[in-house]
Amino acid sequence: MPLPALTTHHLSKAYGPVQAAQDVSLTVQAGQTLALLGPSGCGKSTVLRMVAGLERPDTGRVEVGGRDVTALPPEARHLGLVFQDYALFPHLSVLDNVAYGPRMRGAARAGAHRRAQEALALVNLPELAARKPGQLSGGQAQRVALARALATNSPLLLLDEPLSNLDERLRAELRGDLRDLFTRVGAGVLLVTHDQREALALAGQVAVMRAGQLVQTGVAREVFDRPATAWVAAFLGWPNVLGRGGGQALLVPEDAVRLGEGDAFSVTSRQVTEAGETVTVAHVLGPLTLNLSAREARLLDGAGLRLEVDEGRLRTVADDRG
Ligand SMILES: Nc1ncnc2c1ncn2[C@@H]1O[C@H](COP(=O)(O)OP(=O)(O)OP(=O)(O)O)[C@@H](O)[C@H]1O
Repeated sequence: MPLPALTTHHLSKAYGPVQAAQDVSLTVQAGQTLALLGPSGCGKSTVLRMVAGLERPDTGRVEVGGRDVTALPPEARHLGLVFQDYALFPHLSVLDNVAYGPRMRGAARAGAHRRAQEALALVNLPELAARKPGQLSGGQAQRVALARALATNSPLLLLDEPLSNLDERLRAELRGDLRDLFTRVGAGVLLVTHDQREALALAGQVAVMRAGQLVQTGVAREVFDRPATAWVAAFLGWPNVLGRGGGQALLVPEDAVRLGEGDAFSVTSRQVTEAGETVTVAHVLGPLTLNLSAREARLLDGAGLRLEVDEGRLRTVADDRG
């Protein structure tokens, strides 16, 4: 087994009274993308910045490709960084921006330019090499920043909300491109996002963070399908996390509900959506929120809806929503 691209061991960091990260241990294998996911202020950027060397951990260790880099400055860590505030150099051409990493690592000009051309080809922008950053669209600049990270040939890429400044259309387009790109490049990728859809689209693994701590880590699909606690389920967008009292909650997966069969329950609220309707039903288990397609919405009968819940699909978890 090759060495992991990244391992963090028990990383902690406090800013005065705020414990921004606490005992964060995670691993990113080579060729794997891990999304660090959590609400605003939970400490995602703090972890990324400690890995990058932009922030000193109070305790803990960072290893990149098996090498302890905890005491090294950012430029000695050999990472590819795409940060929101990690702007391109405005006075350099796109090509020179992308060639900057290899140049800093001692590559001759011609070699660095060749590497930069390859990286620009990877992000589908070879024709823009001579432009200045000010002559690029937001999406193009984002791709150039990515090419600059790829050109470093680093075993580990760090991306902080890489699609956050883009509109929805570009975001969707780049999402698909990025996934292919990560697969082709074979580096480990640590990605920070607060967008669940983005995490699922880009990453094979996710680590969910809450108030400085990792609360669930694993294969992305499995974490989304089997949240460990009520808080994780609610954060991941599960519509039906029903408090049970006694510190427990019942998780009702959307596909455990069969419509048009069983008893009729009264509908307490209806809201028309783009896809159909979102309704709340007063079920014996508790109020169930259901996202109905336009076709399913036709099953609504006055103020009632017949449905059956497959009880075998329900899970009881700790209710840690507090
Ligand atoms: N330089 C700093 N000085 C003081 N407090 C800080 C500093 N940087 C971050 N914090 C605090 O540490 C906590 C974690 O912040 P961090 O930026 O890591 O969160 P985040 O999950 O990346 O948030 P977002 O998704 O909003 O970017 C927050 O409470 C934040 O206010």
